[in-house]
Amino acid sequence: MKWTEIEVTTTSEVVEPVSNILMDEGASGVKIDDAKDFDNLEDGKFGELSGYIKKADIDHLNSGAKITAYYPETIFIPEILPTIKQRLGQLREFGLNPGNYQVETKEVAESDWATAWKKYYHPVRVTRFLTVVPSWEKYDTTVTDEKLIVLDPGMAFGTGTHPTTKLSLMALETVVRGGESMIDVGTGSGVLSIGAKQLGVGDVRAYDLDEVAVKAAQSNLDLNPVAKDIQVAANDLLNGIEEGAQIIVANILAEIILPLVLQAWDLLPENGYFLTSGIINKKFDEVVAAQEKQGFKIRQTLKMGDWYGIIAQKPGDDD
Ligand SMILES: C[S@@+](CC[C@H](N)C(=O)[O-])C[C@H]1O[C@@H](n2cnc3c(N)ncnc32)[C@H](O)[C@@H]1O
Repeated sequence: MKWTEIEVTTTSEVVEPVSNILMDEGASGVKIDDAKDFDNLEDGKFGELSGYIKKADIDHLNSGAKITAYYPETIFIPEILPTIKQRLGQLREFGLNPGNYQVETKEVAESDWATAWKKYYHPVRVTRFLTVVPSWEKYDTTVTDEKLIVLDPGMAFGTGTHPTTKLSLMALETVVRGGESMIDVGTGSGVLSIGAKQLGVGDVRAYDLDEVAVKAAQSNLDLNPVAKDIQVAANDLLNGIEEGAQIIVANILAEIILPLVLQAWDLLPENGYFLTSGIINKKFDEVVAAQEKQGFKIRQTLKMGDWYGIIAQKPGDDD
């Protein structure tokens, strides 16, 4: 999984609104380096990590602030960059002073991403029944029947906060009745497999092309007792998979869903569900057409921002 960072150098005054703009455009997290945070820091104190602090030893800005936002490869940067710049330009209309701000785009160094997003990652109730909880936060359920997905996504995609993940969890909540078998294609952090188990799905197999994701998914399955019998392995789409399932879920880019349509058709029984997400609005018609051409019935489409999810079903005798 490749990540891109967008770095905005600006004034301390606009750290919050700039962070919000960057998150609105699909960032999975932001890192903030704000000179103001260091103004009151005194040498010789014990800091957050119980270490002895010497101001001069900490690499930080002496004036202004730098906000770095991290975007997964599902976000097409040339598409969001003009909107970000336009919204930064509008800050003055709200009486805020972003100074002579600068915007830079870079590929992410893995070590930065692995921890940076944690600041903006908190428990989030994604659906009626499912709440995603970072593994380092304590959380007590707030409503009856609320089920938790405990996660430390590390370098894998799937904090549960991205619209494409939310749409997938919503689709699962719509179709699951309990006891079904399921395959999760492109499991990332394992979030959908764990969510499915919490909704009552029976046997789950999870696959990802990326070995880093497979490892992250396994660690997350270990954090969730309900998910302990899920099988996770490296695999390219459903190549070589012969055992079918009643539900196949995939939150992957539209281009990658297209070759999956035939594979899913072959592995699903009549009335089996094919749940897809990760579909940006301009690819939606193409993905619907490919699924209908294959014979799937589109039962429901879900939309959040620029993203679509599709609940498709292999028809049975009644159709
Ligand atoms: C958008 S993320 C979804 C992660 C998680 N399922 C979620 O819903 O948040 C897509 C995942 O698909 C994986 N992937 C991409 N191409 C794949 C392929 N050909 N076969 C299997 N997995 C793939 C990526 O490594 C990534 O982890």
